[in-house]
Formats: sequence, C-alpha cells, structure tokens
Amino acid sequence: MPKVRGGGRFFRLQKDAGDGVFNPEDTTQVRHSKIGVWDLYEQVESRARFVPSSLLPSLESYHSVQGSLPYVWRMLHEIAAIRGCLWLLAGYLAITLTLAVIPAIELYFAGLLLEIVQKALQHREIDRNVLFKVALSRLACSIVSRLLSLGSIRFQRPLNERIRQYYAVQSFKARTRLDVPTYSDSSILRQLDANQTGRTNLAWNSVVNTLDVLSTIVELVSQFSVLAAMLQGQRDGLLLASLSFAQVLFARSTRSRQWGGPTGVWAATTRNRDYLRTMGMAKAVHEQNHRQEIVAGGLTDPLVSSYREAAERLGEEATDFWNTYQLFRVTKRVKWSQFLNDPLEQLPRIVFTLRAVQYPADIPLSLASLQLITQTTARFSRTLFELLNDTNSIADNLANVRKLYDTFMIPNVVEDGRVPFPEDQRSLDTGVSVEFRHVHFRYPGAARDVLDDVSFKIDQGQLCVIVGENGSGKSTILKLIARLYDPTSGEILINGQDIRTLKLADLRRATSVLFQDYTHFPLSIKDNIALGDPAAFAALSGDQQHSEIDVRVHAAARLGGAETFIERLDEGYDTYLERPVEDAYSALPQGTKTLFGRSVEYRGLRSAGGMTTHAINLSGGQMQRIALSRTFMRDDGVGLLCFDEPSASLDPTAEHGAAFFLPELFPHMRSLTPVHLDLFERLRLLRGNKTMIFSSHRFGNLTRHADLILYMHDSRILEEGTHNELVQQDGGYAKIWKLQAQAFLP
Ligand SMILES: Nc1ncnc2c1ncn2[C@@H]1O[C@H](COP(=O)(O)OP(=O)(O)OP(=O)(O)O)[C@@H](O)[C@H]1O
Repeated sequence: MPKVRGGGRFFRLQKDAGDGVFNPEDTTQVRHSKIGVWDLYEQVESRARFVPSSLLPSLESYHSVQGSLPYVWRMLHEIAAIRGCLWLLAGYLAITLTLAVIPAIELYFAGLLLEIVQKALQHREIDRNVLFKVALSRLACSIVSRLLSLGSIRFQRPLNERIRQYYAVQSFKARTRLDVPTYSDSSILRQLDANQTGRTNLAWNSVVNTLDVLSTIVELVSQFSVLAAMLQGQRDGLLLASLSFAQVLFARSTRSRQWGGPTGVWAATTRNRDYLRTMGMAKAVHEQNHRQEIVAGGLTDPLVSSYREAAERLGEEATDFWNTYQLFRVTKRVKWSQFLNDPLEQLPRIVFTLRAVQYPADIPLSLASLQLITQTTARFSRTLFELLNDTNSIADNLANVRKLYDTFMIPNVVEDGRVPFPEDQRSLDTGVSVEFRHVHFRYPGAARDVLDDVSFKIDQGQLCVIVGENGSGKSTILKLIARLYDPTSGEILINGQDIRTLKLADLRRATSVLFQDYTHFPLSIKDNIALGDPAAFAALSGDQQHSEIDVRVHAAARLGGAETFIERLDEGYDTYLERPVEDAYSALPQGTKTLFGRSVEYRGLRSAGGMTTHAINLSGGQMQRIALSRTFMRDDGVGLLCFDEPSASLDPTAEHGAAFFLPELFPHMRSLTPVHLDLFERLRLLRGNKTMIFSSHRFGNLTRHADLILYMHDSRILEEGTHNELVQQDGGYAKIWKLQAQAFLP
C-alpha cells in the first residue's frame, strides 16, 4: 500500500549535517516516500526545530513572495517602458483601486439604511429625504461599479496584448542565446519548459495577481474603517464582532487544504519498469519518426498487447506524478471539528439573546445592528482569509515571474571573450591559423575523454583533412574550433590567440561550419539556405521579395547541387521542409458524410487553400545538398571553413556532377569563365586562400590535395603529414589508403 505523509501533525525538522553538503543517502537529510509508482524524495528542512506542518506552506509562501518581489518590481518597470503601457497600467490601477473601495461604501450605506429602519421601527416616523438620498447613493454605487468594470476591460485588452508580445520576444531570446552544453543540460531544459507550458501570458497573470493583492488590501482597510466606525459606541459590539471573526477563523482552520504539491525542496522519480515501458511505447507511437519502423516491422499488434498487459498490471496507480500525488494525498479522515462550524456561526446570536435576558430593560444592541455587525465582520474576515489563503497561488504566480527572469539570465557554459577578432578584417582573406596544444576533452556528463592530448597546427590558408575511424574524435575537433565546447584542459589558439579570449560573435562570423549532424530548420528552403549568411537571413521577411538575396540563395543552391530538385518542387524555394503550423479543420464526428444535406468533403477546401496533407520528403542526399548550399551563402568575412564529412550521403553524381560556377557569388573569382566543377573543386574554389578543415572517411581526391592530414585513432592523433609523407611512413593511414584504393581496382 502506498504511503504518504499525513498532514496536520508536527514533524521534527533536523539540523543541517554541518558540512553543508547535501547527501541523498543520509536519511536525516532526505525523507523518502513511495506514492503509487513514484518515489518521492524530500529534503528535510532546517529552518526551525518544531513547526506545525500545516503552517509550513504558508511560511514558505511568504518567504517565496518576499524573494520574488524584486523581480515583480523589475517586471513592472519593464512593462511601464513598453510603448503606451505606462498610461494603460496607471488607468487600470486607478480603476482597480476604486473598485476595491466600493464594497466599503456600500457597507456604509447599508449601515445607514439599517439605522433608518431601526429608527422607523422605534419611533414610527421616517426622514424621507435621508432615505431617498441613501437609496440614491446606493444605486449610484452599483452603477459606478458596473461602469468601472466595463472600463477595466478596455484597459486590460491592449495591456495584455502588449505585455504578451513583449515577453514572447524575451522568452524567444532567452532560449535562442543558450550554447550547446547549457542547452544539453536537462535541468536547464526543465527550467525553460516549466516556463513555457500552460503559461501563455505569465507576466500578465502576475500583473493581475499583484493588482488583486493590492486591491484586496485596499478593500480590507476600507471595510475595517467602516466596521470600526460602526462598533464605536455600541456596547458589546466588539464582543460580537470578535465572535463572528473567531467563527470564520475556526471554519478556515478546519478546512482541508485544497491543492498542494509537496512543499520545500523535493524531487520525484519512478523506476517502475512497467510504467517506464508503457510511457516509452506511448511516446514511440505518438511521434511521427517511428512510424516507418512500426509499420515495416509489423509492430502494431505486439505493441498493443504489451501496452495492454503492462497497463493492466499497473492498474490505477500509473499516472503522472502530479495526478498520483493528488490521488493519494486526499485524506480519508473525517474532521470532527467541522461539525462545530454551524453552531459557532450562531454563537453571536446566542450571546446576544443571553445579554438581552441579562439586561431586559437595556438591550445593549439593536437587532439590526447585530445583523449588520455580524455580516460585516464575516465579510471582512472572509476577504482577509481569502488574501491569506491566496498566498499559495500568489506566491506561485510571483515565483513564476522570478523563474521567468531566471531563464533570461541562465549563464552560458562557454563564456564570451573580449578581444575583437580579427583586428584587421582583410586578414581573413588569407585564412586563419589553428593550433591545438595538448587538448583533452570530455563531453559533459560523459565517462571518458574523447580527445586525449591532441596537438597540431594548421597554418593560414592550409587545407587540412582529419581522417580516422568512426568515433575517433574528428567531429569533436571541429566542434571545439567552433567553440561549441571548451577543452577540459589544454589550449586552442586561433591566429596565435587563445580562443577563449576572442569575442564569440566575431569568431563565429569568421568561421563557417557544416556539421555532419546538421539539421534543417522548420522554415522555407530559401530561409534554410539564407541562414548560411545570418545578415542575409535577418534581411529577409515573411512576405517581401528580396531580389538581391534571392539571387544569392539561388546561386548558393546551384553550387551546393540543390538547384535542380528545388525548382521541381511545387513551391520551389518557398517550400517548407517541415510545416511548423498545423492546419485546422472542423471537428465533425468521425464518419460524418453529410451535413444539412451537403456532402462533407475536405478536398475542395484543401485545394482552394493550397493545403497539402503530406510532408515534403526529401532524400538524405538532397537534404545534405541544402545544408551544403547554406555554406555557399557566405564568402566575405570568413577565414576558416570546416566541413564534417561533406560527401557522406551525397551520391556520386552529386559529388562529381556538373555545376556552373557563378562569378556573382565569388567576386574574387570573377575572371574565371563558367566551368563544370565537382563538389570538391567547388569547395576548393570557394576557399580561395582561406583555411579549410575537412573531416572525412574517404581517402583520395581530398586527401591528395591536403596540405596536412591528421590521422586519428581512438581519441588521439597518431600520424600527421601530407599524403605522400603518410604513405611513405606506411602506418595506419597508408594501410587504409591501400584498402580503399583496392576497392576501386578492377
Ligand atoms: N554530445 C556528445 N555527448 C557525449 N558523447 C559524445 C557526444 N558527441 C560525440 N560523443 C562521443 O565522442 C566520441 C567522438 O565522437 P566524434 O563525433 O567526434 O567522432 P567522429 O570521429 O567524428 O566519428 P564519425 O566518423 O562517426 O563522425 C564518440 O565516442 C561519441 O560517442
């Protein structure tokens, strides 16, 4: 039977272990409970020795609100700086606060009205003039309140929109600026995702929440003033007000907490094999990329039967953590104290009756006043407790602002340098030099080094080819040169300067890298190619035609060998490789063939709207040619070009096929007439005098032209030199070269 911590009792809070190090094995620091298929680990708190557990959430809430306030302040500042938002915010605030005072005014008039009634009953006469004024004022209150509520909506809508837009851009930026190691950290991803899901307008919600708190406080203060005025001069008034207050307090304390995840520092995991397996199967079925294997492998039936069996074994316990926690934390105990609520509510009346009996000649308080005092006190205390009760959600909401701002400030693992690179932009035309000195590297979280004491030097303008078996570390070298990661130890020098000191933006501008594990963006083919030159991409906009950039994109596609197949696509360069937005369709029940006598047919709608139902499927080689075209987008301002297996998935015709050289793309080659060139020749032409580094499995065309070949094996560079030198050495390189050459012999 699953266990869960019971609420309401006192539990002992341990002292810190002393050394301040959190040790998950130490049971004095961690409390473990099993909830369904989940294991919950809670860090034992050390704030106080004995704190009632029912008070802990509130304490934490206050603590959290306090910590979030600077962020909320910063948010309000930023919102006020958004165009037009300051006035909208001021108007919204004024309306909200005015609305908060109205209940107290209404209460005041209700008191006056009761007084009139009381006098009328006692003296059988009525001041019609006063009665009329009071009734009219009461009506005016209702009308003003209604009008203000309508006015409030007029302010809300544009405020909400502008704030949403502002923070959408901020959140996009926060994610985009992260580097590779930071973005591979699962805890960072969790942090980013937590801010995304279900919180479309977190900042706006927080503004509303903050103003709600403010207006509740104003409401309380104004109501309290009316109440205090009412109690003045009323004998026993204070006693009865206190009794009413005590009743609401009692009712609140006996109510069970509605929502609650565990509080404090906690983490939950599951090791239940069946649960993991069902979740894995559900994910595999859900994601499109597994469909081919599922269908071709005949996996449908086995998947369904395995899923069903596992789900039956798991029973109702198998839900996500939040559901499970909710399910098990519902306390089954009956709170007997709840039965006392109703009699307590009557207590003020009972006391009033007793006092009336005690002093029959001099009833301290009229019945009307009793009613007004108890009602007002109840209303006041409810507003007060709502505010207190809401602290959890307020704390959550404000903490979200903090989390949002935290994501804007996640530090990157790869720190930016300060030195501009290169000092003289023209020097890039002759390439850059790259030197590794005793570089060791291990991927974050990996168990072993993938580069082990790697040293080499590529001079300016050289063509270097790194060869070696799969997994020997070739791509890793290119990733370090692009500074996606920093070496674990050792140094990388670019033009003799430590790579860590160079401004990252400059370094990236001066380098062009085609990764083996390149990806395509869910954007148009034109955008995908234009991304090779970030400035060109930024100049493109959704609708406009940019003839100059278009010409460059087409030229790059031609050099990358992609032009022919792109032009054959229906939408050519505007084709989306993956459509990022799903089309929407009317949600008619499955199988609906007719609707009000008309046949239900989507084909006409789809062709009218130019919608397709199938994804564009390009071959791996075609995809790579688009990626290659991307690298042809840029020539000026680049001093180093890196290609990770550029021909790995290109068919021979692509690699050796014909393509026209375009003088408009490469001004430094304008003197040449258009010729037929194969891929490597195109790349070499693109290079001019720039430094070029290839990683490749293939020996031959490329290695023979290389100024430097680095032969890698098992994370180390074993041999280096030119093709002829390495063949003469007759080592590992020569052996593989001979093997590959044999394959082509008749
Ligand atoms: N992001 C990563 N995290 C952890 N390990 C990685 C990561 N990327 C690569 N590795 C590991 O680093 C080692 C070297 O990989 P690398 O990609 O540099 O090899 P390679 O020589 O380029 O191989 P290939 O010829 O197959 O492209 C491999 O063992 C690989 O599993």
